[in-house]
Amino acid sequence: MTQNEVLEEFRSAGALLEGHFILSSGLHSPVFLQKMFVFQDPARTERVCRALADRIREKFGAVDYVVSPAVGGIVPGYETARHLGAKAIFVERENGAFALRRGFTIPEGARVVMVEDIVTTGLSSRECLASLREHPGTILGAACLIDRSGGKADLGVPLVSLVQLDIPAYAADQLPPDLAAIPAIKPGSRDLKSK
Ligand SMILES: O=P(O)(O)OC[C@H]1O[C@H](OP(=O)(O)OP(=O)(O)O)[C@H](O)[C@@H]1O
Ligand SMILES: O=C(O)c1cc(=O)[nH]c(=O)[nH]1
Ligand SMILES: [Mg+2]
Repeated sequence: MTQNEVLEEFRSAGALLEGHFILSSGLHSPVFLQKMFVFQDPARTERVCRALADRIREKFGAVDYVVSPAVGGIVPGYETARHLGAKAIFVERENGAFALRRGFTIPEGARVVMVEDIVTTGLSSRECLASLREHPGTILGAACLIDRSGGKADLGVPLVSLVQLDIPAYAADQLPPDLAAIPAIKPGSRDLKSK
């Protein structure tokens, strides 16, 4: 799939949102990719994740385990693993930090790739990779559907993506006036509190 074809999947799913968004990193942006609008359609998810699996195979060769950070990474991780013939597991937040829970294990010598949905600053990916380093397995690298850092995010391992975009994001005290005028919403799950 070309970058435009992947972006068209997001566009036609209604996943390219404009407004004022607080991102996982705490940065603010006028653009948000609501990947769940893509993932609610299994056929669409299959198309983009098959393409991601092809990219992963070209770059890293055979893969035994795909590991993804919850929540956003779970669906694309599973579907990409299906095309790779790999297992799909995920890390989730335990007292704020990513950890493998539910009895998930990675065997010694397993070839592991981390699959994310979206990379903005790379913070979530780095946190996920750090948690994996406490487990057996060889981390080959990382993959995501959309790298919105314009290639600037440094994960400390090679990253392959289907689309690279350079989307503006601002610190809370450096908002352009037109963005500051719109009420902000935070769509992601980091720091989500339950009652
Ligand atoms: O590269 P970063 O700056 O870390 O931003 C990207 C991360 O933000 C989103 O997750 P979020 O924490 O918003 O929660 P979600 O996975 O539940 O959507 C997305 O799924 C990535 O994990
Ligand atoms: O940085 C994020 O939190 C983020 C950006 C984006 O476009 N989509 C998303 O789900 N998360
Ligand atoms: Mg996420």
